[in-house]
Amino acid sequence: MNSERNFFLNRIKSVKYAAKGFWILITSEKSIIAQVIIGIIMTIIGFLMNISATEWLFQITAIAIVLVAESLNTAIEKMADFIHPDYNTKIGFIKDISAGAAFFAAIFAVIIGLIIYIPKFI
Ligand SMILES: Nc1ncnc2c1ncn2[C@@H]1O[C@H](COP(=O)(O)OP(=O)(O)OP(=O)(O)O)[C@@H](O)[C@H]1O
Repeated sequence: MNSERNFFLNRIKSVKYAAKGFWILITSEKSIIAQVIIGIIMTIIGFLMNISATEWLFQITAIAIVLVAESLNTAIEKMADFIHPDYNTKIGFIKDISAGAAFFAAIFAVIIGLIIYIPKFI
């Protein structure tokens, strides 16, 4: 009974820490703030262009994937800076790969955006 109670208390604590990380990301990480602003702009454009429910699903998913990838990239950058603050080619390589993952997400988000919006202008 006690361990069950601890299980739920621990889960609540985990959500608290996750919410703290979420708040840190959206208030102090410039790359995340930039992506959040792009996400908000795309959401406004979505309303203005009256996109369909399916298009909303793809657009929201694309925004979410970009934000998740960018957030994980930020975590890896912080970890790299903590482990090895000095210049190091391997750290540079790890950071490049991590940034590449975020870029991957951004490329597909742009493709999704083009598929949704190009037909509305032709
Ligand atoms: N310690 C390092 N050693 C070698 N190369 C590094 C190092 N730190 C950064 N670099 C190179 O610089 C690039 C950008 O690094 P980083 O992402 O830390 O900087 P930034 O883009 O200015 O960071 P932020 O996202 O916080 O603005 C890396 O992808 C890597 O190529």
